[in-house]
Amino acid sequence: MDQHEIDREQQYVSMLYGRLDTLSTTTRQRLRDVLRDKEENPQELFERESYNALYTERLAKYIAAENGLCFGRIDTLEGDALYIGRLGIWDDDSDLDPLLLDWRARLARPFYLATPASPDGVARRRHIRTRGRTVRALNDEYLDPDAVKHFNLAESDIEASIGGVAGEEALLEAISAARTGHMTDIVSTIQSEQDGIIRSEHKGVLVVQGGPGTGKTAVALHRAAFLLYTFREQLERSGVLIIGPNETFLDYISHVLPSLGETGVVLSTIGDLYPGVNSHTHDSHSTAVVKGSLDMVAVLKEAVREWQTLPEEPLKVSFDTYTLQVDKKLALRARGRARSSRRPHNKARPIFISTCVDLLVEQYREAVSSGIRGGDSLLNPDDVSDIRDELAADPEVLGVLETLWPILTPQYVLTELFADSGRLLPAAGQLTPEQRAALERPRSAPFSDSDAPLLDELAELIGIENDGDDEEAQRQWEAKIAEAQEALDILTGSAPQDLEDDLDPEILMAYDLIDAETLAARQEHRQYRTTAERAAADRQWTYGHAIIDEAQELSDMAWRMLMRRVPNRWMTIVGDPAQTGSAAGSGSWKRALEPYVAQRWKLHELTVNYRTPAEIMAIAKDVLHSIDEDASAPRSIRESGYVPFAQRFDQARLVDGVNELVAAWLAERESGGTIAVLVPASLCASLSIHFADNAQVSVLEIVDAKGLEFDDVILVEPAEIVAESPRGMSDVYVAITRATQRLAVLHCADLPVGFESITNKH
Ligand SMILES: Nc1ncnc2c1ncn2[C@@H]1O[C@H](COP(=O)(O)OP(=O)(O)OP(=O)(O)O)[C@@H](O)[C@H]1O
Repeated sequence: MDQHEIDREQQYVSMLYGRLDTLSTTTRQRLRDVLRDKEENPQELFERESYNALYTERLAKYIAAENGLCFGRIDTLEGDALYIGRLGIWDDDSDLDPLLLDWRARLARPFYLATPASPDGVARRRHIRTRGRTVRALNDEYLDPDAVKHFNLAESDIEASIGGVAGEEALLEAISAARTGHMTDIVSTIQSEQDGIIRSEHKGVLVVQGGPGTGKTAVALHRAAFLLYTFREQLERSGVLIIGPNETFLDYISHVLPSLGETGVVLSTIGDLYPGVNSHTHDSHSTAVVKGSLDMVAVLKEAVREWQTLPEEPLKVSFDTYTLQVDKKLALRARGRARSSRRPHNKARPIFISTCVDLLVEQYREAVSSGIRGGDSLLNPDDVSDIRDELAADPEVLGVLETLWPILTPQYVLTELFADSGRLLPAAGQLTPEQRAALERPRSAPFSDSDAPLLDELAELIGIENDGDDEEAQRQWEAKIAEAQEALDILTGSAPQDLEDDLDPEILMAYDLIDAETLAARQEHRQYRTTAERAAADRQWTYGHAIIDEAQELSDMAWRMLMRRVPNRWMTIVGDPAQTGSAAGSGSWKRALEPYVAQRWKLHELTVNYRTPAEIMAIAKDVLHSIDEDASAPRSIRESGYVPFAQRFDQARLVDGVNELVAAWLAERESGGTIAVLVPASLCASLSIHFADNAQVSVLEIVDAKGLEFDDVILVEPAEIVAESPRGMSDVYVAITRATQRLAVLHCADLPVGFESITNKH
């Protein structure tokens, strides 16, 4: 590339960084001023908080944009040049001329979509590759055959760069780079099939399906950033939920959205979605299958009803000088009334208690009047009312009624259900003895990840609120909105005067574009917690959008819990049925989704594998076909030059073999890079200790390697992985497709089917 051209782009890029610095400095200064302000009344507090939020968010975006601020340029057929980058920067003198277009803006789209066959008004696409603030390379693609006259080029130059070859250079560089252990954004090299999904404005369920390495996770995260940009007001308030398969995966993807300037999302596993209970252990396959089945809905319903009991023998309570009785008939009437209210258990309890008390008052009246003619008239309505109040507050009465309709918590009900066969048998009568046995466990056992959907189901059946009294929370919230509205009215009234004092239109925006509810929410958000923090702590929080990654793993019960969190059903669901490892996985999108959205979901498929080199995919394809003859594996877009191999060891030598190979591969790497040793569960602990101190090496079971990638993968004893799980071959497929460079299979037992073509090393 012509150095002169690089210098010209350097000038432009330096100018953009100069603008970014000015924006950061001004925002920092404003933030400092706002924080120094002493608010004296609610109006000033609201004003301060709204500016505080505004400037803090802006500053975070400017900081995030530092790396790779500008990465592209398109020259239109009309001769205009548009620069594309991580955020929009506008000309100081003209709001209409963008110096830099946010990659999510509509105008930036041709950068990702234009092809020679469909140039979309673009004559040239240029990838600007920078390191720090320095431009180090330019890659041009000419999309218009008349480029000669547009750009004054030799015909041969154009031929060499027509058809997207130059764009592939940037892509190849990105996908061949050594991995750091954290996913990076792909904003400068999004491919057109991915762009269509990222920018889809479909407001229902979008399923993104594709083989390993096709960029499903990357696309889902960029879609979150796009939606937050396009539907900011709506999503900022309600939040975006991202579900991943495990903690390691969430950590792996956690840097992508902040690098795109977006932070307001909740990242969670299914196990963590029930607040306050960390359900991180995994159940055995057979237990997970039973817990994930929709049969559990009826089991849990019955388990709660089993706590609504009738006394075998009448329960006696002394009141005044009389003995009253809570017998089966009385309890049955009260229980019938409480149940027919159709309220959840804890919410129906007051009806049960109040009906029991009414019936006890009746008994008392009868006792008082028995034997006395006209005895009834001994009690006037005020007396009856007093007696009712006294009975309702009587500890003995309440103690007796508590045994018949206790206050429950989901944790308690689930623990008792699984620990007490006397509870499990009547509640789970429709399950087979084997299924019931799979559910049994001691009281001391921790909750597992497949318990979270059950706890959530129980919370619905029991009627658990988050913050105590709902009505009180609602009342406080309305008061807060009213206060915010008052503050806004005052601010808006004083706007013209403020404008004269300070001619900055951005300052006006803060209260021109905000409504009272948002202001109240921001106020709460600043004073207490962020939207994401509040959402994560609130079981009943409903999100504006949810992204479910590795969704093929979700059980029917997990889907049920998720759907409660997203009542508007605006979701991006990402997965690959061929990689399903969980025996409890729903099995098909249709089966998982139709109960909630019928046929109203759209499927998009991704077909190109950006991770796994062709040499490894050749083996992965055979493994995939051993699972499903008709399945199609994604096409790799590069070769690594490394031939995957298998090496057989005696049992006693296997661990040494792994150690030696890791040492050899680490020695070959000059800097950085990651190695995964993927193992059967039975070997995980014993192998982990060998690499505990080496951050470059991870020893993982397959369930914990889901969605991750590493430069090199050593797969240990695949036959054992197959034996450990009903979907063991899918686990093997997942394992070998984690590598971006090298794959070795070390084993003692015979290799499973699918590895016939691998090179054997002796
Ligand atoms: N357009 C792109 N430009 C650069 N890198 C890309 C692009 N698309 C995907 N990648 C990279 O390819 C790798 C695989 O992507 P990703 O993890 O999103 O795939 P996946 O489909 O979720 O895989 P799996 O199903 O195996 O978990 C990542 O390193 C990602 O950054």
